[in-house]
Amino acid sequence: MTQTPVPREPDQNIFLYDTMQRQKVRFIPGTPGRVGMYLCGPTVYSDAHLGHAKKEVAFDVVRRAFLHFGYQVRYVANITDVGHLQNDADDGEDKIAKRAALEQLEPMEVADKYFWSFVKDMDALNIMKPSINPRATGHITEQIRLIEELIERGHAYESQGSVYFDVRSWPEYGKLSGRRLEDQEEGTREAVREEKRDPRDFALWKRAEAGHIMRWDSPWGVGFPGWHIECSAMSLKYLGEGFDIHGGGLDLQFPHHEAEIAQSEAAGHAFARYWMHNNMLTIGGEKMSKSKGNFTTIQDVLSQHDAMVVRFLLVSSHYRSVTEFSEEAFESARNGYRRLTETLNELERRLPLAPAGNHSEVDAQIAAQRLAFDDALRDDFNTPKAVAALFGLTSVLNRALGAGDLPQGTLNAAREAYLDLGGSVLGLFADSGAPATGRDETEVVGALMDLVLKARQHYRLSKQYAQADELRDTLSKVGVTVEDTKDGVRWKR
Ligand SMILES: Nc1ncnc2c1ncn2[C@@H]1O[C@H](COP(=O)(O)OP(=O)(O)OP(=O)(O)O)[C@@H](O)[C@H]1O
Ligand SMILES: [Zn+2]
Repeated sequence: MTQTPVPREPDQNIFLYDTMQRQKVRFIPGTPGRVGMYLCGPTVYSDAHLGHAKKEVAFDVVRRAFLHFGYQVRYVANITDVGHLQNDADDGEDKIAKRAALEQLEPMEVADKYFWSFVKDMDALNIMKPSINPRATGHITEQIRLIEELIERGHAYESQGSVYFDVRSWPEYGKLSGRRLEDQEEGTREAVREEKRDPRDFALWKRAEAGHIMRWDSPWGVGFPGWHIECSAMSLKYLGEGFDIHGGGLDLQFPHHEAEIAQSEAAGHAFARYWMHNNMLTIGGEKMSKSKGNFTTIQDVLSQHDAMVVRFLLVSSHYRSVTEFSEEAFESARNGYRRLTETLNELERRLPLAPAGNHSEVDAQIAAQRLAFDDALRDDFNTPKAVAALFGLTSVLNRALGAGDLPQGTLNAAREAYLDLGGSVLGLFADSGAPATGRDETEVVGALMDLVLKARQHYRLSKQYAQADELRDTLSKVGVTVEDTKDGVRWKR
């Protein structure tokens, strides 16, 4: 029987690493008991890759942890469907428009196609849906208004139909990334530089050239918004002045987040009070990225691996650590995840038959692992330590289950600890609360393996050894080993 969780007082002892203050600090919400979070989402011009999954899972766990600790969370994650130009710079082609030309689609068709693909990936990875999922093209008015405020205050200027932020008018520009103005690159092409007062000024609004499809009327003529302004406009609109947490990947600190802060504060708005950045998922030591082409899409990964194993892999490293993508990492995630689910399955198998009562010693050990789990999360959402507590719980239970029958009260407490911590907080058991590698899949795999081994036996008997070996090698590539023993053929995953 599942008990309804007792509502808890919001926990006051949550510490997070604030990129702006460069240290771990106690989290104090702007409004008691509530958390407002904004996360920079994807630019929807291609399928999401595993790097995006790392970021989404990281912040999904932060959100789930706040819920666990008794907070209400408003989670705003945007979708960039205009204004993100090649090389993240402020000239060049719009990433979405470029893709539209390539696929012979309307830009909005491209954005929708990849938006829905993103939603499907996020659902598979058991990421909670954002409270609000605003799109840049739906907030052009708000962006224009913010640009007007900046011009009125003397921090932005119009030049030939485009509007730029005047970085020299805002000495704090650079405070998040620690870059001093004089060290910043002067990246832009000559023609655009001539429009700017300073080459480091960044675009708030761009004049649309003749062939540019995505265009809107504005006080400065027909054009489109710069990439950074959407996040300022939408986060302030939905979370309000001085909202709690702004998140995103480390790679966005400069220029994107730096620009967001400057343009919001220079317009007179209090911006995010805490900044959280996830580190990168790498491949061969390099950031996995769409534009570099070194990516594996989430769909590809999910065709090879159980979604919950992928999620387990991602939560097993800390959000501020690099996660290197490799087959070995999947292998060990698969094993680790199986250890958890096997014990949970065993608990569920024994529950209906168990005698009433409690085993106080095991109850105390379960409670201790729960505390360790919570402590880990309070310490900057330390998921590897939280996972270690789940393994601690697993060891306690395996020992106790091995020693004999456990009473129902204790089995229930253990099951609830798994579903609460592993399920609700780390999101590892999909929303049904049932482990993803439950009995059904085991039955299907068992039946398929019987078939494959029969075929292998047939090849061997008819001396078609190459085919028999090929079957075995293919199985070993997906982590299934086949052994010939004196009692017959055995296989294991
Ligand atoms: N390899 C990665 N690891 C972790 N987070 C990532 C990774 N790649 C992108 N992100 C994060 O995902 C969000 C969306 O990024 P974006 O759409 O720019 O992806 P990208 O692959 O870097 O694309 P591009 O190469 O076109 O810049 C950002 O917050 C970014 O930090
Ligand atoms: Zn953003």
